[in-house]
Amino acid sequence: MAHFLIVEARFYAHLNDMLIEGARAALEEVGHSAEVISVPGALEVPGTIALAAESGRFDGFVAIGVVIRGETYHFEIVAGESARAIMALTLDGVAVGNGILTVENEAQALVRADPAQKNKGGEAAEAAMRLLKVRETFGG
Ligand SMILES: Nc1c(NC[C@H](O)[C@H](O)[C@H](O)CO)[nH]c(=O)[nH]c1=O
Ligand SMILES: CC(=O)[C@@H](O)COP(=O)(O)O
Repeated sequence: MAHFLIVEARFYAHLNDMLIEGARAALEEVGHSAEVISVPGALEVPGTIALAAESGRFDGFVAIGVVIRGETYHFEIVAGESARAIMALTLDGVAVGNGILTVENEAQALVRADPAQKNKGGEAAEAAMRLLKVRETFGG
């Protein structure tokens, strides 16, 4: 069974807790194990995954966080750059599922974070597990 690292940007704690619950449940349902590390914001998530991947301790990763649009261009930077860097890790063969929500308001985030509704944490964990299988299929 595989060992995953859930890397969470602890910017909106109550929403993250739901996303992590969904991710953990999806991983543990099939017998995988997971640990969680917290970083301040979404911009810190990809670098943390890159360092953890180098350690060789983890088979896959789930990126968790919530980015809610504010008044300035900062939203585009945080949402776009975190996704871009996570995609770069994926292209390097790291099995990462992106569960960082990028939303207009908290109501949108709640529906997506709730494991009983859109369950985006669980969805990201499923993506990470699938990428791990793909890597096992093709090597790397
Ligand atoms: N505004 C949000 C942030 N911003 C913080 C950055 O991610 C970063 O921690 C800071 O710029 C220091 O490098 N992060 C989120 O996860 N969500 C937001 O809505
Ligand atoms: C990610 C954001 O846009 C937000 O948290 C920052 O808000 P603001 O643009 O109002 O500073």
